[in-house]
Amino acid sequence: MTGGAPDEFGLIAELFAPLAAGFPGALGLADDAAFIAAEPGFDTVATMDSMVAGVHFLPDDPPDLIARKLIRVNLSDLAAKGAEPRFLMLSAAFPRDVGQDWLRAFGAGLAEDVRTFGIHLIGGDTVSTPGPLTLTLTALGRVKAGRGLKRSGAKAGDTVWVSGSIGDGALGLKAIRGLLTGISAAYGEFLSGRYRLPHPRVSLGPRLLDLAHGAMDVSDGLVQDLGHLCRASGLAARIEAARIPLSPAAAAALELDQSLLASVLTGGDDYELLFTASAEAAETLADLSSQLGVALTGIGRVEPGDTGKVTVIGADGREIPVVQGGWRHFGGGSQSGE
Ligand SMILES: Nc1ncnc2c1ncn2[C@@H]1O[C@H](COP(=O)(O)OP(=O)(O)O)[C@@H](O)[C@H]1O
Ligand SMILES: Cc1ncc(C[n+]2csc(CCOP(=O)(O)OP(=O)(O)O)c2C)c(N)n1
Ligand SMILES: [Mg+2]
Ligand SMILES: [Mg+2]
Ligand SMILES: [Mg+2]
Repeated sequence: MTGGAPDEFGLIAELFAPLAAGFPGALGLADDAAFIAAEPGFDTVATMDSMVAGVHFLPDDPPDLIARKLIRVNLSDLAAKGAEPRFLMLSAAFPRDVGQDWLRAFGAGLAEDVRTFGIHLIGGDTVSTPGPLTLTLTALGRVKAGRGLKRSGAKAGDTVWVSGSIGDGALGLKAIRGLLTGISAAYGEFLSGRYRLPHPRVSLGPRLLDLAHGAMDVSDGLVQDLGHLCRASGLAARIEAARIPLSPAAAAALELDQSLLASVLTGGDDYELLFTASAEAAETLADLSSQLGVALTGIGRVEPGDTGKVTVIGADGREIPVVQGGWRHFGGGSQSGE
């Protein structure tokens, strides 16, 4: 990338090729494809998520954080399968007028998280678009053959667990939009930080292989995603709103405005792990939680019933009606359940 407008091949050489340097099979990002040797005893776990400006992030979000969020939402899906992340493939559709400074900051963000997570960018595609910035990432990981976690593994009577805290991302987007008033500036920054930069539970996922029955990550909204897990397992679930783990910032926001519980239940952008485990696993999970420094909270139970139905019980013991449990790209009355 020299002088004026960035050139496609210069851009690949400057921004992307260094992120492939640690993996010879990527051929320096200078060939038609990459070679990955099959590893005996492991399954390759493959996932892909896209992010579109104005849909998944705000167009003026810092470019390094856009890059890192793109990596992290994908690593969240690998973690949900108990897989260890290894490789990324990036398809980037940049608006024609994207600037060099923007691109360099985007590349720096990619580099930072490639380093943080010990993974390699092994290929991709770079195109221009007349539309909004659109980024698609394929993430490849590995898990011991046949051992990967599935949404369909939940068993009746299992406890429903979530990692970390729920609702921060959705409340963070509200904070950025100026829709969250009354909380401290520090809390506002914490929440917007969680929206812009999720913390995928990459260390936790593989540790759940012997413990979790059904597992997925929460991206669309807790209620909708738990519904997916239940449907895949042929079960229903009952969760208690008061047990859903909240950060101090989210708790402060809800104290001021109880209606924000809807954002916690259905707002999405959490990128936490949601899994079920037998009651006997509780003690081991508590130990694992303190070992990893990641909160693990039991929020309810899966049980026989209307397949896929999630019932949320309020502090008063009554059911909290949830019309739409989470984000829908198409076909929802509104796009999220909030
Ligand atoms: N356009 C598509 N082509 C093929 N498979 C798709 C497509 N969109 C989604 N899927 C698959 O549908 C399933 C659910 O996708 P999604 O709801 O995006 O999962 P997640 O929320 O975990 O990212 C996944 O197995 C995904 O690979
Ligand atoms: C600017 C903006 N508006 C709204 C949202 C809320 N939002 C958009 S997509 C989405 C769900 C997650 O995205 P999706 O493409 O469904 O990822 P997946 O579930 O496939 O991992 C949420 C909560 C957001 N993140 N950013
Ligand atoms: Mg997806
Ligand atoms: Mg996903
Ligand atoms: Mg997922």
